[in-house]
Amino acid sequence: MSEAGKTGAPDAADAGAADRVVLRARGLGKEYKLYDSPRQRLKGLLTGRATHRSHWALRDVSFELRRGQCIGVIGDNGAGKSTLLKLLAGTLQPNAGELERVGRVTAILELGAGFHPDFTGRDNLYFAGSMIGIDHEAMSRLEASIVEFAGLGQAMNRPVKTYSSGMVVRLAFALVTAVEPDLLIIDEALAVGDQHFQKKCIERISAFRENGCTILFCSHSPYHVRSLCDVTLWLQGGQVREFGPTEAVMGAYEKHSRLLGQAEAESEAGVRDGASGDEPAAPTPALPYERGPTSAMILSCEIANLVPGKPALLDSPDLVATITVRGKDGERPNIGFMIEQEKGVGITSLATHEEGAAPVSLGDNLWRSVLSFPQLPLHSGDYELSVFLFDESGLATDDLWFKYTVIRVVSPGLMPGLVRLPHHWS
Ligand SMILES: Nc1ncnc2c1ncn2[C@@H]1O[C@H](COP(=O)(O)OP(=O)(O)OP(=O)(O)O)[C@@H](O)[C@H]1O
Repeated sequence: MSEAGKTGAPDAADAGAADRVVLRARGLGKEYKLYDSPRQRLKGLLTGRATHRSHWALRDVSFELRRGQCIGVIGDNGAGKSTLLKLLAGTLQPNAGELERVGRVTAILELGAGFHPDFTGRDNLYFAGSMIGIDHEAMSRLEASIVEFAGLGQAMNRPVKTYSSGMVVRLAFALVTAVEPDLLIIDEALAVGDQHFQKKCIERISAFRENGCTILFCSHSPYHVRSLCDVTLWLQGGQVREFGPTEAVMGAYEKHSRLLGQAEAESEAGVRDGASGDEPAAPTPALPYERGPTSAMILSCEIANLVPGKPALLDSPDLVATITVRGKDGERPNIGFMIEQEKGVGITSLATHEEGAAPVSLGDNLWRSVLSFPQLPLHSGDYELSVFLFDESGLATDDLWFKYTVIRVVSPGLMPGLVRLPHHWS
């Protein structure tokens, strides 16, 4: 593996080189050796004979990243995402292929792994900072801003072993992003922080991006991948399945996930005793978003002209949803709405920030949007509805009612299909 010298921030002469390649992976492969028992491993070591099975977590992965690009890495569990990130960060060595990296590389992987549990948060800034190339003098200058970003207050003077996992993430993120890198590698670690902190992290990442930092972002959140990434790499079974513009790759990946989900649901239905198969899917409980008396949250989503039933029947050619939310102090929220067919076949997703259609203020941090679909062009069937509450930037999700209800639509025609697309005959 070759690594070009650490250059720090790109200099002015270099600033025009927006298309400079900062990361190049060629034929990258990682093999794990699997032994049936520790004895087999020892036997292998002593005799020099192969007593292992080999498992290639990554094989023949090639791609290039240019300065300022943000790349998403997606894939099913076990696809090789973490292995790839560790190779790029240099915490693992490849067994095949070549890797070239230019400039200062910062990885937000296994956040907090570099902390000493008995040292205080403050002492750990100096201790862990020295391991990522921030010397004592530089840390004295950075300390105040790191402490402020982490927002841990007096806890900075307590040993890190007394911290919750969320507190460790705060300290670690604040530390590793204190100096702007040329290449930032981020994994799902961000999902550990609370909503408010996640938002601060996303803002910092977006600011790096605007300054030309290249970002590699591994996430299970399609929303964040779409919002942040220009290109996306889809790994499957350790190999590149697709690499290209985010929307094209995400579309293909979502289709793959739907088919996978459908196959699982069908096999479950096959083994479930007495399952009728034609019952609408039960709404999935909302994710654990913060729900305090003042936290930002969805308060209601009323669908006009619904006749109660299981599921409720839409007794109108129009679908009109009135969504009321509570936003955060001094911030105009954004609202999203999604319609899916059963089994998660997405039909449409809409969001106020995408369309410049800000919610209307009702005072006291309350906001409302009315979303209308005149002459709803859906064919007869059951449809699952979800509501999203986003922050002002539209990047962080503050609340989610995921598949919170199912409605039945009965349309006059009997033709098969999902939607009546606008059309004309001639
Ligand atoms: N230390 C290890 N020893 C042996 N096999 C490993 C090791 N680490 C990972 N693997 C295997 O390598 C493959 C890729 O793992 P990896 O953790 O990179 O996947 P991933 O895409 O990050 O998965 P997830 O989304 O579940 O985190 C998996 O089959 C995994 O079981």
